[in-house]
Amino acid sequence: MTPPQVVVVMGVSGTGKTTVGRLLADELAVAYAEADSFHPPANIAKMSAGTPLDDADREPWLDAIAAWARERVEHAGAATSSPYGVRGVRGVVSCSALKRAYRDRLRGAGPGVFFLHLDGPPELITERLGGRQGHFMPRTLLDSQYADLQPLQADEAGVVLSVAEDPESIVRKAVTALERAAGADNGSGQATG
Ligand SMILES: Nc1ncnc2c1ncn2[C@@H]1O[C@H](COP(=O)(O)OP(=O)(O)OP(=O)(O)O)[C@@H](O)[C@H]1O
Ligand SMILES: O=C(O)[C@H](O)[C@@H](O)[C@H](O)[C@H](O)CO
Repeated sequence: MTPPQVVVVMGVSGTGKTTVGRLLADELAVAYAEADSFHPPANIAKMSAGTPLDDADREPWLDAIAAWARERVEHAGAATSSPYGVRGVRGVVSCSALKRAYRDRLRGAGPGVFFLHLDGPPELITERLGGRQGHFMPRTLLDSQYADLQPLQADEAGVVLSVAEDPESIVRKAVTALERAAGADNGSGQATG
């Protein structure tokens, strides 16, 4: 199994993809990207108006993110200064990646795409979204996010992490899972956090 090279922090809106993704990228001293920066204005306008995106809206967006990920790996400089055993990681991107077909598109970036699925119950995520100010994504779209969500499967390189703890604790578990995957000898790349 290829050690993790690009980490995708996935999950429904409000699970903390941006919060955890930024912290993790800082901890690993690698590049960070927020998937929303790859949306065309039409997608942002659609969500802001309370309409869920569909597959056609998301496919070019996912391809742009995959291109970013491929660039990280293909033009990787010297190993990062990360103090952890995850020196192969070259970037972190926060992206909902709700469906397996979406993750397949992102895996097109190369063999080392590793998913951190931030998982939490709707009532907790609703509460988190209620505390967030000034973001375009309406809470009313949370149901559609769960409806589209196809949880990470056991054959997909990645780990499912509960969001019922503080961001720093989640990042520590993510680093442990990445180190395990980097040294995985069972070929599955699966870790449990
Ligand atoms: N582990 C956590 N514990 C408590 N609050 C959190 C945690 N993670 C994120 N938050 C808070 O929850 C809200 C949503 O977090 P964030 O914007 O990172 O989620 P997201 O998954 O990126 O959302 P979206 O997909 O809509 O961009 C924010 O107000 C953030 O400060
Ligand atoms: O796939 C989608 O439905 C969208 O990309 C959402 O994930 C939003 O981008 C995000 O929740 C807002 O930041």
